[in-house]
Amino acid sequence: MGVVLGVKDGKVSPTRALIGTTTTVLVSYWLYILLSAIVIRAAYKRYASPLRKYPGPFLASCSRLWKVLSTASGRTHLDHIELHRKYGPVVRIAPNEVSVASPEAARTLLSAGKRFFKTPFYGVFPPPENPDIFTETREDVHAQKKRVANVPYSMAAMQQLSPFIDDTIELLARKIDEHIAQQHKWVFDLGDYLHYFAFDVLGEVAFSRSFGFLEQGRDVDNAIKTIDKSQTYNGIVGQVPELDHLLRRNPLWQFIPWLSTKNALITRMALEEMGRRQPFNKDTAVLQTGDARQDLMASLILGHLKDPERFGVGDVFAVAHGAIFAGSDSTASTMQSFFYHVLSSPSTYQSILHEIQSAVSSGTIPATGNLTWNQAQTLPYLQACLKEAMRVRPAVGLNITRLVPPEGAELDGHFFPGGTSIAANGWVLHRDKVTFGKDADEWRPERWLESEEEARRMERYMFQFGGGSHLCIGRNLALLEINKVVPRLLRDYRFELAHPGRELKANASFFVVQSGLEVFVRRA
Ligand code: HEM
Repeated sequence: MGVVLGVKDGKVSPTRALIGTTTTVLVSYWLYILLSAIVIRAAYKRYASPLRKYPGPFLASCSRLWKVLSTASGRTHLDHIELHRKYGPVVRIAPNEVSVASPEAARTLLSAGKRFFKTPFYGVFPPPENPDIFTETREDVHAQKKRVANVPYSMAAMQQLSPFIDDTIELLARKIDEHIAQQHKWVFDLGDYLHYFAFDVLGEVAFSRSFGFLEQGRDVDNAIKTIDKSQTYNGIVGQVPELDHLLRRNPLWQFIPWLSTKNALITRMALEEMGRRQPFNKDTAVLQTGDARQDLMASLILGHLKDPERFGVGDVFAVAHGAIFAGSDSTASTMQSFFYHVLSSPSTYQSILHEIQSAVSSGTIPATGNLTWNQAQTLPYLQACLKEAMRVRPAVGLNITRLVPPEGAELDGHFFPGGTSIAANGWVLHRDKVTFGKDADEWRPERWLESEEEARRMERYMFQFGGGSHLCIGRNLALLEINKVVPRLLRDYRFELAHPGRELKANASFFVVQSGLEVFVRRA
């Protein structure tokens, strides 16, 4: 005789009755149950955490949604300034994350050897299968790769690449001259042209090839837009990195062509150059670059040939390709901020022109053609303006975030348990009044010239290039090209903002991508 499960002598067993009742309750009240679970989880995150004592937006204390929304707004750098003004030096910006405003805390956070490692945020930046120097979160692997990649980025190596930069400056000057010759009263988008310039320099430096942005005076193949879209994705999804597995790392993603960067101009060119120089050996690496100038890819191939175990073929591609992503918007944004502030302040513009004209008269800098790095260093006011631009509008707008080592750590008098994420935002750090003075919110390049000792002290708390073992690898290149192009433009042209008083449009994806730097231009 068969026994129906849970039914004995015609009676329903208590277990079965319980299952039945539970199912009925779950089905009838699933929405309430779900909402209660969310509320209980959020309350747990908010109150059970050792970070509960730190103030911040309510939403941030119980969910990462605040970070996602702030990043998606493109104004997270400004949000962080407001947050710290409202809540103080340590603000809770996610259940397990605080943002610190103190430059001293940021110095410790970024110091090499303090074992604050990169968070999974960086793992979202492509390519996940072969991380580059920026995206590699394993510190030991990162150190190995950086040892090889550092060589071609030294200032001495960069100076060798000066001819590439000089050619690109000539092209930019030709384009401005063409504009002046055609319709000098028309508005010239200096911001766009500086953007094209930064990209073309990187094409030349990395692959000995120009991307053609300056030549064509436009974003060829929407390459810049594609990069910016990809960075927007990285910035937002990086706040909840697990989501990347459902999105870009999902095999279905490749079927959404407008989201993929695989066919982007820059990636295509990098792949072509890799192909052209394979199989790798000393001759194919350097000689095929045309005039035997050793570009970045050639140096990386030579690094790979010396130590193929530690620096594989994939690393050559990842580092050369990553340089375009890391070095273009960042350098362009820095130059745009510089011109925006200089042209917005008549006294600054007058002083800088006076310095340049005096340097030409005294023969310290040439009256025509390009300047060298050393010549640009003889212009203290220009250097002060550059530092001030990187202080008030650093090119990285998102937080630089690190994990507290397992044993926990103290930062600026606060103890944080192991695994806590600590965020530092350059826009906040560079407005610290104790470090930069009561007028830290203002543009005042003179602050860098008042006392050498003070300037050295402030310099220690500048984070525009990050710090420690993750200090920007491309800073020498960026500074070299900026120091060459900026004084040349100021010497040879006179600019006037087309919309004085109008703010630049700024969208922080990882870098602060800016637009709206429109000027009237004439020859000096
Ligand atoms: C003015 C221009 C630039 C600015 C403001 C800038 C800023 C930064 C910052 C703040 C970091 C640290 C990010 C972090 O730790 O999360 C960084 C890292 C990096 N930058 Fe730059 N950068 C610039 C130009 C460049 C250029 C031209 C290149 C390459 C050609 C480059 C390549 C890199 C790489 C590979 C890293 C990762 C370094 C590491 O983690 O060891 N950057 N940059």
